[in-house]
Amino acid sequence: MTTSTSAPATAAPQNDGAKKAAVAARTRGLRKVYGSTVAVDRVDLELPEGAVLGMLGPNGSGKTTTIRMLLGLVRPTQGEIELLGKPLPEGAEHVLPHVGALVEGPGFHPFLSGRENLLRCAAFEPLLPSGSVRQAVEDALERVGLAAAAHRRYRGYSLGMKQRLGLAAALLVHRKLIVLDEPTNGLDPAGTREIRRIIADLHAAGTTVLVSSHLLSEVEATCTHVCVLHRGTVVAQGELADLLQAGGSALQVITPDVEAALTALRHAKISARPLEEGLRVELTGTSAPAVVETLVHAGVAVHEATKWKTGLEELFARLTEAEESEHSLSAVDTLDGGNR
Ligand SMILES: Nc1ncnc2c1ncn2[C@@H]1O[C@H](COP(=O)(O)OP(=O)(O)OP(=O)(O)O)[C@@H](O)[C@H]1O
Repeated sequence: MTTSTSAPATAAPQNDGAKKAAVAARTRGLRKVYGSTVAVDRVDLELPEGAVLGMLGPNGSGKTTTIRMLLGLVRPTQGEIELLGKPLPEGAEHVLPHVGALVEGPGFHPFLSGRENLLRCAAFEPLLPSGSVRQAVEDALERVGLAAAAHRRYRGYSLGMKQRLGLAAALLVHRKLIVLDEPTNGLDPAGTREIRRIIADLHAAGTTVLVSSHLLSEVEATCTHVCVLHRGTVVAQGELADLLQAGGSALQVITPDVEAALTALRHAKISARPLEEGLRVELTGTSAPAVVETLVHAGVAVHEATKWKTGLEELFARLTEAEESEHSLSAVDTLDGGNR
């Protein structure tokens, strides 16, 4: 298990060779300061090979800055980066052709068509033999659903189409790592589903994917791993399933006798709180059968008892609430797209 729920103040040295080989990207003590703004601080990111890692965080939490540093677009103030086994910036020339990226504001030419823009990008791909350029462009356009609009000028594209073209550029050649910064920005639900499918295809083909998102539901549906950033630091990272598991387990009990149930559980030293419907009972140091038995013994009618599944939204709220409750609530609202 690779889960950690707090950012260590100092980087733990990693001299385990076997572990190193299985990591597509790793940062140690990464820090970026812009004037008086600390955009990123003490970030120790681990991106296992073959993982789909969702980088989550509210606006301004440092996602884009971290991604830009990983791609060699921004120089860190401090810290180390290893990308596909090579240190940055020294190894950039060697590893970056194996990395496809969709980051904010790809530099496409407004007066050229989508296809012409992509042909220009393809011409600069060191891994693409010149005889394969046209086919690679058509394949990439097809893959992102832009083939029918490929003849149109870029400046007339919607935000979603621009995103798709950026993604097509990232997919021009087979990459070891694909980095997508907010890939569903500006996309309608169908476009969002397409991105989800493309990520799933990449994952199935063994490509490592790093994707940043505001959308907890998106990350929960597509990612194997999660890294949560808050105010520039990592507050949790690891396998999604492990993080959710570590979030603790609980029981939702539906009963018409909520007050009596809470009293009985308090006497049994079992932690519980009322919900809109029924109550939530923490299963720390107790079990579901023990809770039900306690309630039944106390004469409480138990209509239903269901294991509570910790969702990413709840986990995120808990991680950030610890620091500042008001701030974390607005953060969850932002992340969830107001979908609570
Ligand atoms: N070029 C820059 N100059 C000055 N400050 C910057 C620059 N880039 C980022 N910042 C600041 O660094 C912090 C982190 O920004 P960043 O864009 O990395 O966050 P983010 O999590 O990607 O946010 P969002 O979700 O809004 O894109 C913010 O306070 C931002 O204002």
